Amino acid sequence: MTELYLRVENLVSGYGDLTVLRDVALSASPGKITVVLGANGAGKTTLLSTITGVVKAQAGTIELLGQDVTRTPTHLRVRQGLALVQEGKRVFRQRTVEENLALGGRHLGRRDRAAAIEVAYRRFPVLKDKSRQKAALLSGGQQQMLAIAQALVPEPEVLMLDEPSAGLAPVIVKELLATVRTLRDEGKAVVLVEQLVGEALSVADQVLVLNRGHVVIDEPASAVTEDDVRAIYLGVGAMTT
Ligand SMILES: Nc1ncnc2c1ncn2[C@@H]1O[C@H](COP(=O)(O)OP(=O)(O)OP(=O)(O)O)[C@@H](O)[C@H]1O
Repeated sequence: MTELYLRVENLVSGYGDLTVLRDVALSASPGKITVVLGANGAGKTTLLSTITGVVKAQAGTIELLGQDVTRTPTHLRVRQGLALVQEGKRVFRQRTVEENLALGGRHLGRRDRAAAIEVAYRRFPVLKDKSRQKAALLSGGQQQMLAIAQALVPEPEVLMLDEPSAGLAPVIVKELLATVRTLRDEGKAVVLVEQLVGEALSVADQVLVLNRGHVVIDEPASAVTEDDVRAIYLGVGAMTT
């Protein structure tokens, strides 16, 4: 059996009386990119928020590295190896690049944190060049790199990215996807939520498509075409149960 870093089963989740996700399953394995697609409002962000624990699961289970974390507080899930780069550039703009990275490792000891920041600079040399600059002065693509680098400081096994390409120029999106591939090749289990269907499929190992909170496709990337996904967005694809 393939080793799973993240296993979500029968997940039901939403906000108060509003149920958004119904019976959702997702898994992520080391060295693989699981791409999550779906039209606006399909429930992609809700899925990531429930996996982190910011939104409470109403039913179902979430396992991280073999441990049931369904009722574990968010900060402990993070310590157990989960990271989320939220949609939008979640860097502290008035802090320097290095201060942002240090925040990513605030629960580490001083030495470990310093070592982790060095790893971040090796991964993203441009951040080393700008280590003392305020994050606000970075380009949009560099801010997204910083957000990813910050999430990687504790060396999570599972890295989830919510629409990292949003607002970035196509050439920067290419660079970003190359980075995501590198992280996959380092052995991270990556969960990538994207609006850019073609680009996302080009890096995917496994593809999950949500439609109104249901999983309508969960297949290896080789079995899914852009047309399959677009048909679902247009409401003519696989029927929900
Ligand atoms: N904090 C919230 N409170 C109440 N309803 C919410 C909240 N966040 C999202 N929703 C609703 O949950 C549903 C799914 O939203 P979600 O953001 O998960 O979709 P999405 O697939 O990520 O869409 P998008 O691509 O537009 O971000 C939508 O109907 C949305 O209005």
